[in-house]
Amino acid sequence: MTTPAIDVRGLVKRYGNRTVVDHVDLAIMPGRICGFLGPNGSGKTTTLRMICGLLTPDGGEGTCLGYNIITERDAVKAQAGYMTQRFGLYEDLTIRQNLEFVGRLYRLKNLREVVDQSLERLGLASRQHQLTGSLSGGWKQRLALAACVLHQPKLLLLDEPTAGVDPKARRAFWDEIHALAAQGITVLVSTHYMDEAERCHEIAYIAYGKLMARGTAEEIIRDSGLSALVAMGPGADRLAPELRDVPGVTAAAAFGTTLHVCGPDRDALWRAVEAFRNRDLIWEEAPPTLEDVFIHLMGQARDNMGEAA
Ligand SMILES: Nc1ncnc2c1ncn2[C@@H]1O[C@H](COP(=O)(O)OP(=O)(O)OP(=O)(O)O)[C@@H](O)[C@H]1O
Repeated sequence: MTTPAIDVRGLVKRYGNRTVVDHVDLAIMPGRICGFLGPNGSGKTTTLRMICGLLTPDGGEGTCLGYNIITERDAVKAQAGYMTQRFGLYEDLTIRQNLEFVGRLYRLKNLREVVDQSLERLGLASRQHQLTGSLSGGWKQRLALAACVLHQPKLLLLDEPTAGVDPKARRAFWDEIHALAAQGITVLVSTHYMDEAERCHEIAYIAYGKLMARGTAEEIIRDSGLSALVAMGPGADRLAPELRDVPGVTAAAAFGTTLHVCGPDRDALWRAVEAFRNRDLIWEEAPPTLEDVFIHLMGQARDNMGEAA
């Protein structure tokens, strides 16, 4: 049987009396792309940093690429690529100089050749002497990814790599991630974008430090047990604020001119919208979206926190 590329159990990180990562288990098989989702401040970056050996956990154990994440951190760091949330390359160096700089940090042999190949793959060979700061946001992120894979890591940990990048550039970035995974590289990538979550082989959802859901997008939707209704008709999209506070509704949001409402109990959901059905609207059942499920899970995590307090 193949060994997981990441296999951690019970990871804990505390800052003062706050537990920001709370007994997180995560196993990812080689070559898989796992999306890491969750609200701001839920512990994604902290978890990524513990997995790649940059941060010592306060509890838990496990391996990354077969190395112990606590006692063999240098080996993990040498074989993993970590792309930080903020652009980490030098804006006042050229594209080539940045790649060479990273290559030297990893003491790469055949540096010139490796950088040439990377520039070719990126499609930036003709612009290699351009200052990095002059690149668009999308190109900067693709360059950062190229720098991350220069030492041929077996695992990539990417922290919101496409934040603020336009859809076309995000698509190019994701095509590259899939190409890397097809070569056997494992990817754990944090994101807030639902379309990106759907491009992952599997998803881990964390809220307030706790892992709330794990599996493929379909599995997560199915396991949520949520029901959803869609309302169509004049003014449907404007009902969201009124419906959000009705018992039985966990989320209500406008999607274009339609309204999307969901809750954990199908009958309670129909009862919740009853008062809104005498208007000129058509209500239909629909499968919940991944976003519906995440909003629901976030609410659940908050409720659990309230009970624990
Ligand atoms: N060095 C630190 N000292 C104190 N608190 C910290 C430290 N690093 C992170 N935190 C806190 O830990 C929590 C988790 O942060 P983390 O950056 O892991 O979340 P995240 O899920 O990556 O968030 P985002 O989606 O906003 O990037 C946050 O409340 C953050 O303020």
